[in-house]
Amino acid sequence: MEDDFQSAYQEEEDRLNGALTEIDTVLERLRSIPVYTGSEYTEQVLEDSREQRRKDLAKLRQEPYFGRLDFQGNDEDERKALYIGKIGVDREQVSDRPLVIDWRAPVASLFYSFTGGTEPASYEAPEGLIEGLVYLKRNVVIRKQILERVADTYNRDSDAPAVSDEFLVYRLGENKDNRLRDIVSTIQEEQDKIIRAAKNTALIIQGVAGSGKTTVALHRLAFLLYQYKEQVSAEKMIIFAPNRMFLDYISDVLPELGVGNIAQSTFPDWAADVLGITLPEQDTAETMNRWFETAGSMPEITEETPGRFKGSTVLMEVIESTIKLLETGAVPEGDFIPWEGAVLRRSMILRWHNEEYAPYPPAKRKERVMARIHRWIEMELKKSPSQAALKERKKKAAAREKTYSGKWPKYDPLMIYKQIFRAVKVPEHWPAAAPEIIPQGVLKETVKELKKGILREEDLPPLLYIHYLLSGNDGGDRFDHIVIDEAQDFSPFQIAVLDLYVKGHSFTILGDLSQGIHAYKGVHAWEEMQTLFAPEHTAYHALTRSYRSTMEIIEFANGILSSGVGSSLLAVPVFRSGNPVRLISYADRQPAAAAAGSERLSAVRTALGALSGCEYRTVAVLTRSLREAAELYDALAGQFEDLHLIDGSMTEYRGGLSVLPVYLSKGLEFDAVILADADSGHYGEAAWDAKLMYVGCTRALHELWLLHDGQLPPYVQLLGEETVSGWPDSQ
Ligand SMILES: Nc1ncnc2c1ncn2[C@@H]1O[C@H](COP(=O)(O)OP(=O)(O)OP(=O)(O)O)[C@@H](O)[C@H]1O
Repeated sequence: MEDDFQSAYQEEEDRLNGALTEIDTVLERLRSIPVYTGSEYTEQVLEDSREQRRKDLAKLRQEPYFGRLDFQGNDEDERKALYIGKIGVDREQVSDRPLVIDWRAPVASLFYSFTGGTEPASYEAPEGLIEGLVYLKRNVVIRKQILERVADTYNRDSDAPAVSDEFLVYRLGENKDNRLRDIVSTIQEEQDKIIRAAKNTALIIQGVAGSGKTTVALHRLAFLLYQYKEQVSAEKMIIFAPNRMFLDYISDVLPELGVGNIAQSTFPDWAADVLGITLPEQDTAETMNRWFETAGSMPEITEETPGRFKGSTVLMEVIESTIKLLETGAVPEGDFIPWEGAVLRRSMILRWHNEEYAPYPPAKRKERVMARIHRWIEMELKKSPSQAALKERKKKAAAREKTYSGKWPKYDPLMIYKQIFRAVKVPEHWPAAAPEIIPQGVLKETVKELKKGILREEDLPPLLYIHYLLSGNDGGDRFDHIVIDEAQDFSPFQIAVLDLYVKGHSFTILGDLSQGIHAYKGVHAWEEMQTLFAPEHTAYHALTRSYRSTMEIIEFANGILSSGVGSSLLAVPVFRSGNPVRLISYADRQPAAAAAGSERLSAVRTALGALSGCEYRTVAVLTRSLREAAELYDALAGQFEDLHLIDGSMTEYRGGLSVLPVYLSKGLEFDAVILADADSGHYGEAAWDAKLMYVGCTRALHELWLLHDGQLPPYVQLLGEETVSGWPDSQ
């Protein structure tokens, strides 16, 4: 066995040295070509591609590949060793296989989809299905040109056990810094299916916490850019994520995969940009406080909760009929008379509006009709008998043109939105129908807020829809693909509106209903989104394995989910064992602090000291509310280096030690998590409170400690070996 390993290592080392020499040869040749600085377009394009290649190869030299697959197609005479890396490299000499195969190439899919066994394997190639035998699947870890590790996950010629998770577990055991990383070397079969799914489908993915949703979505973008080179471009892809800090946290993955220029935004930022408005800042912080401040604070959520109602597609119909109404009565009554004696008949204006410019949306139609009227005036002016008459007529015409234009409906999305809710006066002929469809509670609250100038996130989809119906896409291009992360917090209306801005329903929509802590505005079942698309345009995938946390943490979090939420969407852990989850009462071993009434702070300080003193690089203290996070941060700041408070306004995630409210931790991960106030005073019995705690617990990779005042919520249970009570002996 040891001998086999030695010879495998030696073989890979030789191969690596050979590959590095070949890469250097290609690089030298590229560098020897003088850089083109002229103005000839074709030459410039060639130079750009050479420059990109130089950069790619220089990067690739450090870690040329990560995997090897030995495969023999049924039509081939011999088995071939294929080396798979982040970027493909062709050989300088003609050869039947590249030096490195891009991980996104069809044959590389075998590296991910083959899970062992003696049966033939196959992959989809442009020329059809290729079938054959896999002989070897090997992971090679190369860092800075040094071969660090060789691990076979399958070897047809060996008696060793078939595919194992050993290499994956080794990778998952590493500590994390302040950025999400690529997973090209360990993409799992279920993830690979999503990454390589066809472009023109609205993919909806339910994935448990830590199942790699965010990571998979980013790899999928890289795949689409490779597979559909001719049809898609990075500039026309966009990722929607919950906040700007999260965007910063994921910002390294795409460059690592050699992909740049993909737009990343939050929905409110993007919507504000399309609408040309500035959003009032108070919205996020105030909403968060409203919903997250204390245990059991969540009011009952019904279909008439403003966020749920406004997020449903019911409002779409109200909006459509309102715009229709405006459009039908748009052309003002009476003929247009720019000066006495000149008449433009209304019937003519109606013909322009209703027939000639019918294909344009209303706001554009108005623009065209008014421009046409203007041209008609200019023609008429030419018939003026004298200079004096011309001057007089010009003046009158300008004033009357303005008045006439003013009689058209105001095609202003915010104004129309206010009119629909009757927050402002509406023309007399408007039917009362619209408000009748809107529940009284929603109507009242919206009117109150609109009058105060408050716009909430749930007001944005209706506003965008009005904007779209009035003005179309503003001549802007549609996206080639849209990724929506944390999609359980999106509403069907948001998706429906985004569908107007993307080609071919090309979506990757990822989320976890168990983490639906924004249920007052998000979806409660994926069907709410699926039904927006024709069945042939949508597909559903479920990711059930969780890669982030140790088995102990996952079992513990599953316990919260099943007994606190009654959910069956439980995570299946990868076989990676760590320390038990620790439940620590503030009073435990702290008589002096207890007497002084400062045991909570003292416990958090001790826990943070203990965990940050280990080899962990990122440790987080999670509190129930932002106020509590800020207070703890103030009390601890001077005592720990590299300690940060994360509030909703941050745009950068710095890693190290963080204090943050649990609801802001969604999407992030930390080597160790201290969940402060894990007691029933902070987390009530409601499913929503349990979900919040579940989110907090599933942020931890290696270590999870829960600090409490002695009264645990009913869904926090001491499980057999996965949990222990009290401080570790060293404290
Ligand atoms: N195939 C894999 N190989 C190695 N690591 C993986 C793999 N899949 C996921 N991971 C790791 O698991 C962690 C969780 O991934 P990610 O944040 O993408 O999950 P998620 O489903 O979006 O989580 P959540 O919903 O809890 O925010 C990351 O550290 C990621 O690198």
